[in-house]
Amino acid sequence: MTTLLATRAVSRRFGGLKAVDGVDLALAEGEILGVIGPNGAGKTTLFSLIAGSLAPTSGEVLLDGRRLSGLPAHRVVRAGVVRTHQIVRPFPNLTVAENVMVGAIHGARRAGGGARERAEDVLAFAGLADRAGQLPATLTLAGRKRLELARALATAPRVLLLDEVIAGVNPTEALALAALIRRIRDERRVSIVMIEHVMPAVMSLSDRVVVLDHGRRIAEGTPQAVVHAPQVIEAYLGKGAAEASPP
Ligand SMILES: Nc1ncnc2c1ncn2[C@@H]1O[C@H](COP(=O)(O)OP(=O)(O)OP(=O)(O)O)[C@@H](O)[C@H]1O
Repeated sequence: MTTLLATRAVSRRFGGLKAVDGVDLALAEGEILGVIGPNGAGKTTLFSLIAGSLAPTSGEVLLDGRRLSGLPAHRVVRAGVVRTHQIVRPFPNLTVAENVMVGAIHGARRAGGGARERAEDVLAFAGLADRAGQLPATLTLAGRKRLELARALATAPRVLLLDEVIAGVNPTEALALAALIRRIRDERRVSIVMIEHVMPAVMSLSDRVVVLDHGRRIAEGTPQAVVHAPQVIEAYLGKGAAEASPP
């Protein structure tokens, strides 16, 4: 198992608050790694540290053993690590196709080929070809989530960081988005770290799951193992819950 992306004791303080506190994480090539944890656990901050939009207070982020932390966000994208945002942020005045083109220009630079062909391919892959000429505001939430995925995928990433892509959409759309995420890994060979609150999606998609609480990694393992870990039950439900819950 080759480690593609790793964090080593990565930490970030905001004043007196340790939002991320000495977290070690390793993503293998071809893996889907789930990141879960209660609200405020530090999940999004961890993504910002990996993506270069926040600098770590200490520790480091490595891609292929080379230091990624310290690079500005656009250089991290160029290195092949791209994130999506919990609150989707398309360019509102650009069409769906133009939004994807922005990513495809980066992707063509990184991986070769033409940006337009890349954008068209990704639009079709993400099921957005028939929406190409529309503005993002005309899409449903699930459609905007697809657009967020397509924009990121168009950059030809090696690692995708997905921040709550599935949360908030209806169950049918959730299944379709989960299938799309799996195809991104299987067909596009992109390794994925996924923050997600929708447990069935985390359980079915993740090869491994890391659990954060108060900025610390409190558990790591198969989805089945972590949801039954006493410290995870306590983090979600409060102290004493682990003993009270059925086996
Ligand atoms: N820019 C910031 N300045 C100050 N505090 C911050 C900042 N960003 C995050 N925090 C704090 O750091 C902690 C971790 O926040 P973060 O958003 O990473 O958690 P999260 O696990 O992603 O939560 P959620 O599941 O609610 O999205 C929280 O206490 C939050 O208030």
